[in-house]
Amino acid sequence: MSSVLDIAPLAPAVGEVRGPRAAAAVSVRNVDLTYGRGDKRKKVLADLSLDIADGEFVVVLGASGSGKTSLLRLLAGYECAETGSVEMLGAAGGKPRPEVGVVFQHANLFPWLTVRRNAEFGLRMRGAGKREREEIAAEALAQVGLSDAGHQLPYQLSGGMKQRAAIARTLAADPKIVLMDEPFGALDAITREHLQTLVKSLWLQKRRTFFFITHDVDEALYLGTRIIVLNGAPARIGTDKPNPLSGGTDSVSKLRQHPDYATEREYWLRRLDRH
Ligand SMILES: Nc1ncnc2c1ncn2[C@@H]1O[C@H](COP(=O)(O)OP(=O)(O)OP(=O)(O)O)[C@@H](O)[C@H]1O
Repeated sequence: MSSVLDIAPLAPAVGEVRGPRAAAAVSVRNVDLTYGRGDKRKKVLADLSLDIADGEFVVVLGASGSGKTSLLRLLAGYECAETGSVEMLGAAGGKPRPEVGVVFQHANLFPWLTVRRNAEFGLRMRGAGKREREEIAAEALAQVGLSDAGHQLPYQLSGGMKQRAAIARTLAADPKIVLMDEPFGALDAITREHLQTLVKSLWLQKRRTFFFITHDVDEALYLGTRIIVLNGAPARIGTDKPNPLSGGTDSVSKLRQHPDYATEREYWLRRLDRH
């Protein structure tokens, strides 16, 4: 039985040269993504290529409407590229798959299921037995600090608890790639910082591949091993660099005391300003 606490091999450190056999978790090649037809046709992504190696934590920044969610939806298999190709874990993309977990800004928990049942959902879909489901869901809920809330229904939870439950549901399904679309965007500053620390510690434990969208440069500098900015309309990848501040900080507040923090922050804010 797989465990949510298994420790996976370490991802290459930032800046480390990857060998030719480094596994590509995500491979996007020359993709165009267009919405609508006729007069309403709108190209959102143009000739976009992106490789993400196994175990990277990629944070995506970009102005509102720049195409971040569209790119995430493409990776999740909710949208299909008009041209070009998407490969997830070496297989053709284009459809949702259990190895790819998604967490949105608003935790879309099943309102009629308890927190525990929500956490068990992916396992149930996979055909896991009752005992396995219960054990893995309990472990996932413990990881996000919700052991005592398993019996509650989503409407009884605070916003932060809902996001924790959504993260637990994703973790319990043990995805190899986790896609997160502004998961903390609607939370207060303190809850947000707790959850940022939680996500970072989960990544450090398991080194799954993360693709994480945010508007918050501090969040990007705290979480990402690599930061990407989408610019232009249709969007392209304007900047794509390793994050030199990755590692070594245990909260966003501590990160702000780093001697290079102000320079890095300014750098990314300027990149965001390019349309
Ligand atoms: N289903 C859709 N049909 C038509 N246009 C869409 C659809 N979804 C998104 N768009 C358009 O595509 C563009 C990119 O939207 P997208 O949500 O990907 O941007 P974003 O960078 O995630 O924005 P935000 O930061 O505000 O969430 C926007 O102009 C949006 O209006």
